[in-house]
Amino acid sequence: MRTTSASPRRRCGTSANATTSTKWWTGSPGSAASGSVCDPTRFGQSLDVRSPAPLWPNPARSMPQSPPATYRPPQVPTVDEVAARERASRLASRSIKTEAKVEGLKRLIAMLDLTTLEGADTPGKVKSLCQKARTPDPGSDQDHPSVGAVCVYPPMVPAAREQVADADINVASVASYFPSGQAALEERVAEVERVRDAGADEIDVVINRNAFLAGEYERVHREISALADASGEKHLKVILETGELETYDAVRLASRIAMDAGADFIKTSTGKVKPAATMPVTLVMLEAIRDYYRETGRPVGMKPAGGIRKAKPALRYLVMVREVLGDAWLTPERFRIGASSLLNDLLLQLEKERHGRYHSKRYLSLG
Ligand SMILES: O=C[C@H](O)COP(=O)(O)O
Repeated sequence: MRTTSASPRRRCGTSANATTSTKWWTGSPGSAASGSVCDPTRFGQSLDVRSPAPLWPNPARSMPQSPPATYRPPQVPTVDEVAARERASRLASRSIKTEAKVEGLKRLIAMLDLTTLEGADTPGKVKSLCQKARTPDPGSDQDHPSVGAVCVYPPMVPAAREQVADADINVASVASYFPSGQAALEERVAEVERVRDAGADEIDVVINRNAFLAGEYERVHREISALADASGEKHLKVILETGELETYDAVRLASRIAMDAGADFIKTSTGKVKPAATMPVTLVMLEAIRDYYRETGRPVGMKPAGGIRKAKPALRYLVMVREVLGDAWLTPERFRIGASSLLNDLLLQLEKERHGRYHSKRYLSLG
């Protein structure tokens, strides 16, 4: 497991893989209040992330373990869909200088949840994935960071745990009947407990979209709270499956409910439903995180996932995170990208930045 000198768990600002930096791109970090796609007058003060509160222990978890008898989500700002798309598109067109690009590509490796979620997964395939996670590019003379985590199905957790035992890499498991979430709450809770006990450091659970779309927000909150309790001190990522939520307003509301229920991260998608991660949806979720942080002081992480296969769009996500939340979120403790096939392009683009061209042999050697 990835460790720090102070604790076997990761803490904010302690990662050796990523340091905060102010040389990243132009524009003031965390300045999204002026360009919010929601009503920016709701909060009077600007986001201050200079001394971020630690992500762990999660203050929401130190509250009484049983959720309030009746939960009603607070009023959340209405999302201007056109503005969200335009702003995402503006951010996507920002140019990134070479030096910042190299730094960004390296950070993206450290922030990657290297994923295999296939019916045909085997311990052997997970072993190869873990080797790739430990040494992303064995043929390179350059030092690359290891990835943030490997993400697998529950039965593969022991194999992944064994493979990364002595490495600074977390094991993430999906749970709660991923990807559909279609099972009784007790069964979903039991699965979270199983992967927790099998050695997962991070647990990615899906929300009950059926209940959410029926307007049963109290039930969605109660269920996520139960999954959060079951995950204990493990790091809980709550997947909204935004491709099924129909509107940006729904994404915004689901983000809030998940955070209120104790999510350590909110995550866009399972990768099994289209559309998966998109820039506008990610922007809406980042703004929800920003506003929640302003209101509660609790930082929540963000994980876009699904369909992110190339370095260029991945870099755009980093630009957006910095713009909305600032440098304090540019760490594996607060930002991840979930992807099964992004890593090789990150490595190839790093090589191109270093040598000014691709080496054709490298395409073949990157397994
Ligand atoms: O959580 C991660 C996703 O399942 C990965 O999706 P992907 O295979 O489209 O990269």
